[in-house]
Amino acid sequence: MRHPDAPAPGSPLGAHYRMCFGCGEDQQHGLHLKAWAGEGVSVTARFTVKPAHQGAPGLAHGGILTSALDETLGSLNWLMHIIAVTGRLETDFLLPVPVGTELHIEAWATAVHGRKIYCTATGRMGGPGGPVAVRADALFIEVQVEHFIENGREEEIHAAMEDPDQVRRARAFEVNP
Ligand SMILES: CCCCCCCC(=O)SCCNC(=O)CCNC(=O)[C@H](O)C(C)(C)COP(=O)(O)OP(=O)(O)OC[C@H]1O[C@@H](n2cnc3c(N)ncnc32)[C@H](O)[C@@H]1OP(=O)(O)O
Repeated sequence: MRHPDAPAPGSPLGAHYRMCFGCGEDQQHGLHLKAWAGEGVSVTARFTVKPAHQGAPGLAHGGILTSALDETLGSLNWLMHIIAVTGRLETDFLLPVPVGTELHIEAWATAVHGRKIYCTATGRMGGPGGPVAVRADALFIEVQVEHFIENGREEEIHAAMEDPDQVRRARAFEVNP
């Protein structure tokens, strides 16, 4: 269920953590993926494949494409106001994706059962109506904030918790502000 306080459809979601490999603006090695809330429990995202993301010459590394799908799927939890982590992620690679491609990703939740959130995503090349190059099915598992606090390296946990921005502090762990 979409949470009543979820951002309105069309709103940019912004980075949930500035050092996140998927969306963090201060993560120089990251994907710098941008995501927007969709209708219901759905999200759209965009990510441009850069030279640093190559696997074969001129082509995106499959793991990078999976990361972009994982990041977008993870954003669905923000719309439900649930803290969850990826338990399982299965990716189909349908087309090779050249460097320079803008990948248009759409992700949506399909079912929730207990702590398990089932979701799916597609990545299209060049535009929202472009050919599907990758798709993934995932299972996220709801966790408590302790999952991060007890397992993350202490220096990053402290830095995130000391962030004076309340929303940024909460979203670093995807906890409702
Ligand atoms: C905006 C945010 C963007 C973030 C995007 C990126 C998201 C990520 O990449 S998160 C990082 C990657 N993921 C992780 O590090 C998770 C590591 N794994 C773990 O910590 C644990 O295995 C965890 C928390 C997932 C599950 O452990 P635990 O809490 O003990 O749950 P557990 O009781 O074993 O399982 C709960 C249910 O999920 C099921 N389940 C757990 N893992 C899996 C799995 N891999 N496959 C299938 N089912 C699973 C169990 O069968 C169980 O089902 P049921 O309730 O029907 O019996």
